[in-house]
Amino acid sequence: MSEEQKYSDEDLEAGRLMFCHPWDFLTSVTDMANLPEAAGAEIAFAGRSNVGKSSLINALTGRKDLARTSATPGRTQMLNFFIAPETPLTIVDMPGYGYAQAPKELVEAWTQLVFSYLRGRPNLRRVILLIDSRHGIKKNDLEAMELLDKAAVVYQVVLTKADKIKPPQLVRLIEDTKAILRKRVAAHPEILATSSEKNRGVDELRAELFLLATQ
Ligand SMILES: Nc1nc2c(ncn2[C@@H]2O[C@H](COP(=O)(O)OP(=O)(O)OP(=O)(O)O)[C@@H](O)[C@H]2O)c(=O)[nH]1
Ligand SMILES: [Mg+2]
Repeated sequence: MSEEQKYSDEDLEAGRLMFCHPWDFLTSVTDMANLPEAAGAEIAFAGRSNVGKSSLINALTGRKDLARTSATPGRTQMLNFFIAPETPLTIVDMPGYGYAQAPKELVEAWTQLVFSYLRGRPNLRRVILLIDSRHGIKKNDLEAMELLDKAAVVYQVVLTKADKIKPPQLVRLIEDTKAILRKRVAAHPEILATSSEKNRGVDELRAELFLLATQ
């Protein structure tokens, strides 16, 4: 019945274990020259401002204040790197896009930094593209997909704030989103629905990240 991806108990357990380690902030960068050394597998989280990127990273790592969250959109303006000892994975919190009040120069700097990072990062395995369940895919999400298709980086849609909509709406949203993704070059076909607030889909995303980091 559900359109969401399923994982084996072993993968769910391995995913949980990977996030039992003490996750910590490594560095923030605003330009390519200061990127940390490319080691292990990197997964970047992208999405519109306020979509819940930082909240989801906190939910995954079980650390409430690891990535800063805020009710004010446009808070994360840099690439923020998170690591944990004995794990092959680095998580990157990308600056949110589509923030209406952002000055033009900031938007240009964002696009340039993000595109250079997407094109030039050898260990970037996938971008997790977060979409707010209440809004679905918007024009600027399609623009972000365009950028990702051009950069030839595989991206996977993860719905956030699933607690905010009713189950039948969520089923329809998943179907509609999959139809859009089928037309995209670099899109991963599977979708995950999550809620950082209700801890929904978090173990499944941990399993997915485990599989990506160890494949
Ligand atoms: N109901 C609900 N609210 C959420 C959820 N995740 C995040 N939020 C709220 O959404 C707002 C934005 O969350 P953030 O995690 O700061 O979003 P962000 O994508 O990191 O935002 P920027 O860094 O500004 O791009 C906050 O008020 C969160 O409390 C969720 O799963 N459910
Ligand atoms: Mg943020």
